[in-house]
This record gives sequence, C-alpha cells and structure tokens, in this order.
Amino acid sequence: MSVPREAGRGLGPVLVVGTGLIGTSLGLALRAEGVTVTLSDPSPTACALARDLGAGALETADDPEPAVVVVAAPPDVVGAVVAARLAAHPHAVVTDVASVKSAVLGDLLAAGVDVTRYVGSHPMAGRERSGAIAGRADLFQGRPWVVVPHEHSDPAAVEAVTVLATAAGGAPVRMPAHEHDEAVAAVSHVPQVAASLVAARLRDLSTDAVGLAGQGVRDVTRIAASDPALWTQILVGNAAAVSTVLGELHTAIGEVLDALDGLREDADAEAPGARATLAAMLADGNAGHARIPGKHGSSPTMYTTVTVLIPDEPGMLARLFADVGDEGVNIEDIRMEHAVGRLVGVVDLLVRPDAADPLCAGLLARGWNLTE
Ligand SMILES: NC(=O)C1=CN([C@@H]2O[C@H](COP(=O)(O)OP(=O)(O)OC[C@H]3O[C@@H](n4cnc5c(N)ncnc54)[C@H](O)[C@@H]3O)[C@@H](O)[C@H]2O)C=CC1
Ligand SMILES: O=C(O)C(=O)Cc1ccc(O)cc1
Repeated sequence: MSVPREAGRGLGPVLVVGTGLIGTSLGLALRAEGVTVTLSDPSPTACALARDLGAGALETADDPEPAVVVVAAPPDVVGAVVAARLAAHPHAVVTDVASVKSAVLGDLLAAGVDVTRYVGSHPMAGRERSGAIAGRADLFQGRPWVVVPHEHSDPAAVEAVTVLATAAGGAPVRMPAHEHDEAVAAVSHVPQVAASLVAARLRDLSTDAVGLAGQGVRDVTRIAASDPALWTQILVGNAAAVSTVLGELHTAIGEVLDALDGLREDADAEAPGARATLAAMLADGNAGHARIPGKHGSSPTMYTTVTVLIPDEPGMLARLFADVGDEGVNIEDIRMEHAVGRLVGVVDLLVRPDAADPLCAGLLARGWNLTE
C-alpha cells in the first residue's frame, strides 16, 4: 500500500478527528511542519476553536482524501470512530491516540472490521487540562510516542504512523498492545490513581493544615487535577493491567501499615523489623525513581537544585532567566512556589551538577538572593 506524501517530512494530508487537548496539539505541531491538517469534532465549538487556534482547517466534503486519519476522541468511542473512518476513507491509514490500546483493537476485531490500515498509537505526553484551549504545539516534543503494530497491520501503515509521530516531534517506540497496556498501567495509570488518592486525603483538611503544603505534595498530586471523565474511561479500558499493579501497591501499603501499627501499638516502640520495613520501602522508592529517564528520554540524570528567592514583581523571572543564560548555564527544569506570607517567590533551578557552583557564584555577584 502506498502512502501519499507531500511536505512536512513526507507526510500527506492529515485529518484529526476529535479536537480537544491532544487533537489540537497534534494539529498545531503538524501545521508548524507544513503538513496540511483538517479537523473534525462532533462539537462545532471545539472544532472551530481548534481552527481559530491554528490547528488546521475545518473538514469539508471537497477536501482531498487524507493520507492519515488520527482519532483523538475519548477512549470509549475510539473503536467506533476508527471503524467509521476506515470505511469513509478507503485509502487512508487510520490511527488513534487513546491511552489504552488492547481494548480499541479488540473492539475493532469483535466488530469484524478489516484492520489492515489501522495501527494504534499513544503519545506519552499530555496535560492535566482538557480541550482545545489547552493545546500546545510543543506538547509531543521529545516525548515517547508508542506505535502499536498488530498481526494484521500493513507495514506501510506502521511506517505512516511512525512518520506522523516523528513529524509531531515525538520519539516513536514500537510495542504490541498488551505490552503497552501493562507498561502504562505502571508508569501512567497507577500513578494517576495514587495521585488522586493522596490528593483526596487533603480535601477535608483545615485551611491552616493545607496551607503548610510544600513542593513535595505538589509534585505527588499534580496529576490529581486531571479530568475525571477521561480517566474513568482510561481505568475502565485498562482494568486488568491496572488492577495487577495496584494489587502490588496494595500489598506494599499493607506491609508499611503493619510496620506503623506495630510501632504505634508497642508501648516501647520496639516493634522488631518495623524500621527495616520502612527503610526498605524508602530505598526501593529511591531505586525506582532513579530508573525514570531524564528529559527527552535521555538516561537518568541527577540535577543539582539552585534555589533563588525572587521578589514577587513583574519581570523578575525573565531577569533571572536572562542572568542564568548570561552565565552560560542551561536550565534543565524549574519549579516555582510562593513563600507563604511573604512577597517573594521561591524558584528551584535544576542544572547539571558541574554548573551549580559557578552559577551560584555568578548569581550572588549579580545580587540574587540564594537559599538552601
Ligand atoms: N489528556 C492527556 O493527557 C492524554 C490523552 N490521550 C488520549 O487522547 C484522547 C483525547 O484526549 P484529550 O484530548 O485529553 O480529551 P479532550 O476532552 O480534551 O478532547 C476530546 C475531544 O473529542 C471530542 N469527541 C467526543 N466524542 C467524539 C466522537 N464520537 N468523535 C470524535 N470526537 C469526539 C470532544 O468533543 C473533544 O473535543 C483520549 O483517547 C485520551 O486517552 C493521550 C495522551 C495524553
Ligand atoms: O501529565 C503527565 O505527566 C502525563 O503523563 C500526561 C499523560 C496523560 C495520559 C496519557 O495517556 C499520557 C500522558
């Protein structure tokens, strides 16, 4: 099967079906590469908004046939939408970006659909906000984009989806559906459940207690702000794999609980073995955390944090970044929070370890206030 090609890294016209966060971000990324993008969404407002934001043109009956159709709809309708688009565009490759993969393929096979031109995919990039307005052209930049071949898929279709992922800025990774679903259960779906469960414990705290929140709880609960409707569908769609990983977490929590209960109940807090259980849990966490790849999929890197107190005034952050640039240092990541009751912001600059000392000296010389 030949895939029509034009500008934008050899990619022909792309039709994006579902113009929320992911569909709009994809349209923006592809448009920046010169790819022709058309947009479709059952919500006329969502579609027109994506168009207004620059993600592509509204789909019309006169459009040239798309080379690739990307279904970026909620997971529970993806199978039906893919089937409809395979029928409507008999020469196009059809992919989807749903966060679960076996369920979509299973739905298509159960419906007797010819899946030769269907190859699922999943960009491992997103935000805790939904809708076109949250779309960003650089969302997929350097992030893994899983391409999911299956036993019936045409190799040319697999290649077309790989080209699409690359054109959007992603780093394509090929993986069968079941392997993908097991992996994302551990790296995405259970973390979402854990973040939501931890954040739920804050709901009824007093204002004074929640006011003590620091960066740790913010880091652990960031994705608890995600869309409940979308995530219910994701968890339903990957129930088996999520249940396996969550079961392991449940067992580990049980062991920690037993250790803590032992310490609480033992009048002398002797509780033999309890301390070893807690230390092992924390050390295992260190080991797991160290396995997370660095920015853009590079090997894990431990950055050094340089913490700067900045006056809460317009332009201060821009001045700080400019000064760091003038010191010749690349900022690998940043974190920010406002100091409670003070008109300053606390900015953590994460830099390569060898750059930290010269940067501290340079910033101090430029009058910045550093803190531990
Ligand atoms: N939100 C995230 O961080 C990520 C989401 N995904 C996947 O991307 C897909 C879209 O998610 P978001 O963009 O976050 O959701 P969203 O809620 O921002 O957008 C979904 C869009 O799909 C449209 N839609 C609803 N029913 C439809 C149908 N039958 N046909 C076509 N469009 C329909 C909605 O009107 C809406 O504009 C989901 O399958 C999700 O699993 C993948 C990676 C990350
Ligand atoms: O916000 C984050 O850190 C994410 O990892 C977002 C995300 C959400 C859903 C996906 O299917 C993939 C990525």
